[in-house]
Amino acid sequence: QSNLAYKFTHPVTACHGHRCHRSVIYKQWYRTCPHSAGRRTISAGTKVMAQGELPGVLILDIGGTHGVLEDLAALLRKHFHLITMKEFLGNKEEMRKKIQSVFVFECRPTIDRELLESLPNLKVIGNSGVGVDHLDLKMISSFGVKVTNTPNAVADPTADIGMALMLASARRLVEGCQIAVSPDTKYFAVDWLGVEVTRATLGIIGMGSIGYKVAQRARAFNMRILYHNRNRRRKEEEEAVGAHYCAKMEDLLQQSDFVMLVVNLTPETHKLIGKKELGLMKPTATLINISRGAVIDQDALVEALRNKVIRAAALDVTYPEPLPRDHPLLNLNNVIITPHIGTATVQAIHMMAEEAIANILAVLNDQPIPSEVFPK
Ligand SMILES: O=CC(=O)O
Repeated sequence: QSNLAYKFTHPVTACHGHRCHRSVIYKQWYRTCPHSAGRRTISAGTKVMAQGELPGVLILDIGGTHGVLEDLAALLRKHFHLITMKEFLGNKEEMRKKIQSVFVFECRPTIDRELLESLPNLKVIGNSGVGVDHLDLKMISSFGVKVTNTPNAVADPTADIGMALMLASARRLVEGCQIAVSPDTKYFAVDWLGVEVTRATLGIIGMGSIGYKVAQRARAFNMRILYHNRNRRRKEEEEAVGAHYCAKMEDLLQQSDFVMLVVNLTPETHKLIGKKELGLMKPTATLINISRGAVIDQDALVEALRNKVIRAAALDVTYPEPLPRDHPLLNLNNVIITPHIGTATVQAIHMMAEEAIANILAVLNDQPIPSEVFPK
């Protein structure tokens, strides 16, 4: 038990929605949990015993020290004694004992055994972002360290990127931009035309909070929505967005004009979409990936795009990131690629940081943890 307690900024509420027993952070701009009607306050307000030193947080890979990232550092400094990796490496002995938490900015840096061994007082790793496939959860947990993530802050911006990629690929936006800057190009040929998203069938693979947000948006485009997920959503949730459950992913692949991947990367979803699955898709269909690159067998995707097994792909994620310059995916005109920008908005990175801070403070204060991630 910590002898310090820190200002707890957000009321914490527990969600009693169907199959959702997590606690969620509730703040006006967190339209977080789909089961909003079931919120119940378990502890609200402020717990302050701001005596003594602020707990040390080691921040990994916060990038530059200006603009928006400097804002983030300022946000962290309100609650923590902030120690950058550079400072840590420069003065390991002094810093070691101070550090009770690690703030991971985005999903790039990983945490190895050596770092964990060097932090005897570490209690929590607060990942800013939802995917934790870059962290070895079992190994971290063997050190008695908790891991948290930020599913609420990422849902809207990531769903927006899914829609943006779907629309851009359907209407050949990137090629259109290129044509506009070289006005001599002849383009108004039938083989240049795009396809419509409105009234098309969208298959969502992975109907967590991001998938559900995609469905909400797709409904405004009068799309027919199919989804495949480990667990079926509640009937009211399906009805609210007009989504139909496909128990078999194959059925969804065969019927969809657009297939969007929104699953977590786990051993079960690694290369979930390979040659066989691409072969089941319509030749007019588009594959969109906003989850993790390794959910697709990329070699099989290159073959499918070359041979027009599917119409196109739109990817916010690849492996590796970025792709090497000579990667075949970069030379196909029926693929668009963005550099993992699902949460790259001013608002999202602040909300992710706030959500991560609330998680870390909850652990340090022995409060219910809004979003803890457990090893399988
Ligand atoms: O990729 C982004 C995230 O995991 O939040």
